[in-house]
Amino acid sequence: MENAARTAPAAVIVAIDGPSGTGKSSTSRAVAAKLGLSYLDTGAQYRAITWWMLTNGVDVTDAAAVATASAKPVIDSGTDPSAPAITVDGQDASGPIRTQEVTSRVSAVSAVPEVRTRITELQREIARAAGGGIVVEGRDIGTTVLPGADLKIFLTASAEARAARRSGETKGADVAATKEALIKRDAADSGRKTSPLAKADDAVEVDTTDLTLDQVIECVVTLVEEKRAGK
Ligand SMILES: Nc1ncnc2c1ncn2[C@@H]1O[C@H](COP(=O)(O)OP(=O)(O)O)[C@@H](O)[C@H]1O
Ligand SMILES: Nc1ccn([C@H]2C[C@H](O)[C@@H](COP(=O)(O)OP(=O)(O)O)O2)c(=O)n1
Repeated sequence: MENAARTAPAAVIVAIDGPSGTGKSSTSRAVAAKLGLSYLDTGAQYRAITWWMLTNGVDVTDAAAVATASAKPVIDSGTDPSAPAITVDGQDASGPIRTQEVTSRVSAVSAVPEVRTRITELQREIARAAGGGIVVEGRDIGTTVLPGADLKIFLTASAEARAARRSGETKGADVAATKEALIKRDAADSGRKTSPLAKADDAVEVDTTDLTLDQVIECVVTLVEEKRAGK
């Protein structure tokens, strides 16, 4: 027993924030898988609530209507980094939440304070329940959701690199239009009143513009291991 206590790695909470296309999801999933941690994609939760609003006839430009409806959908997130999953009212939402329509509406819905309160509670519950530690990625994890996280990382990259990465995911995508849409979404996410996209004062900033994904993963794994070793 004494031995197990000495050798078992401490549960660690890692917050990874940053704008779209900086590599949050890919990095977080890989780091969690390598280190045996749980994983939570909080952007997927905001996308899921947005998708529910759109499919249930809620006018997403009407903040009061969004606030009133915000308690209704039942959102369930998986935390296995090798099989990310999300359901809304029991229905698999992993495909529909990635559509262009959801992407273009998600910033408006996620700016509504009642939506943030609801989703933040869900996120804290999931982090509390993850006994072995968790990597949580989003926009306000280090500043608002889990300000006591053991390690906070803020990923950045140039708008050009981010647009090139995002367009690489879609055949025939227009890089200039993708870049414009990214910049618009960053501005909305950084400019909202309630818990905007921001770097926590104690976060480690990693500029991924000239790094490969493997280099970013290695860098974050090293930071987590150092934290666990008490360095
Ligand atoms: N350092 C990197 N270099 C090149 N491509 C990357 C890098 N990091 C991520 N990508 C790719 O960029 C795209 C967006 O990455 P993703 O992890 O979804 O970013 P985010 O979650 O920050 O929006 C994915 O196709 C991913 O494979
Ligand atoms: N913690 C979070 C995570 C995402 N959001 C909002 C703002 C983002 O534009 C959307 C979508 O986030 P997501 O991480 O899926 O976006 P990308 O895949 O990086 O483009 O959700 C948020 O407000 N707070």
